[in-house]
Amino acid sequence: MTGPEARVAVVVPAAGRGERLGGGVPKALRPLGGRPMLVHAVQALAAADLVSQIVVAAPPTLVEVVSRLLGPDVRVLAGGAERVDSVRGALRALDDDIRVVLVHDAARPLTPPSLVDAVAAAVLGGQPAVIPVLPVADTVKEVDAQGRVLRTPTRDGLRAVQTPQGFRREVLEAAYANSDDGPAVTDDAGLVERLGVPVTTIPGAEEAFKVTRPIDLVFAEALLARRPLAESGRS
Ligand SMILES: Nc1ccn([C@@H]2O[C@H](COP(=O)(O)OP(=O)(O)OP(=O)(O)O)[C@@H](O)[C@H]2O)c(=O)n1
Ligand SMILES: C[C@](O)(CO)[C@H](O)COP(=O)(O)O
Repeated sequence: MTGPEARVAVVVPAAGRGERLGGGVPKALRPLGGRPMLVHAVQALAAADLVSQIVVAAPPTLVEVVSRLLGPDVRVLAGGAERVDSVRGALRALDDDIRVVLVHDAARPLTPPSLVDAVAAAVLGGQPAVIPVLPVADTVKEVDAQGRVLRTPTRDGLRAVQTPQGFRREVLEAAYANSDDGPAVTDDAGLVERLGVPVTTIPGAEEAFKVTRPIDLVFAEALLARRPLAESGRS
């Protein structure tokens, strides 16, 4: 059962290599405003009112380093080869009494705590699965392997999906128990959809964008520099 009093945890996949970003450092540890991206992400989660546990999946060789960086209140374990493996492992480290689980990319360091609380509140309010989305700004084409356009889906029904994505714990665990079946999916809600469980959307936040390519880091630095000192973590 979920209800307003249920405990909420966030699983943070942070074990990616960041190949598209480059730079020779695992992406979660790449500095942003002088501190690792992961630290920004975890601070935003810790600032959310509804979050009571945070579990981080770190690059396997850096578990101790990340653990020292994040302090004793955050559980850190080794991530896996793919994002799904990192999330699956972290789910096993949740406290027994956690009823709602959010999954949040370390690569979205400027996500506002208000978005974290909005996702958690929607699940606590009774939705089994909730994802933040934004309208798609560009026209999207489906193309073949040669780059020839196959079709142009109407944009009205398309949304770009962010994290945190929130779930009732039993729903996410069932989805991950099934995660080897069927084609690969790129987000957690994709696994839940396979179960036939309804997934609800709520408005996302522009600042919750994912740092994927070098230009995203330029945007993130610029946005961070505009934040008031108290919010930015700089002192
Ligand atoms: N084996 C993996 C791969 C990804 N992630 C995490 O999943 C999130 C979203 O992934 P993405 O932005 O694709 O990160 P990378 O996999 O690091 O990027 P790339 O594909 O460019 O290597 C990131 O916080 C990343 O650290 C993870 O925990 N374990
Ligand atoms: C989960 C995600 O951030 C939702 O947009 C995204 O799908 C992660 O994708 P990636 O392939 O790991 O970049």
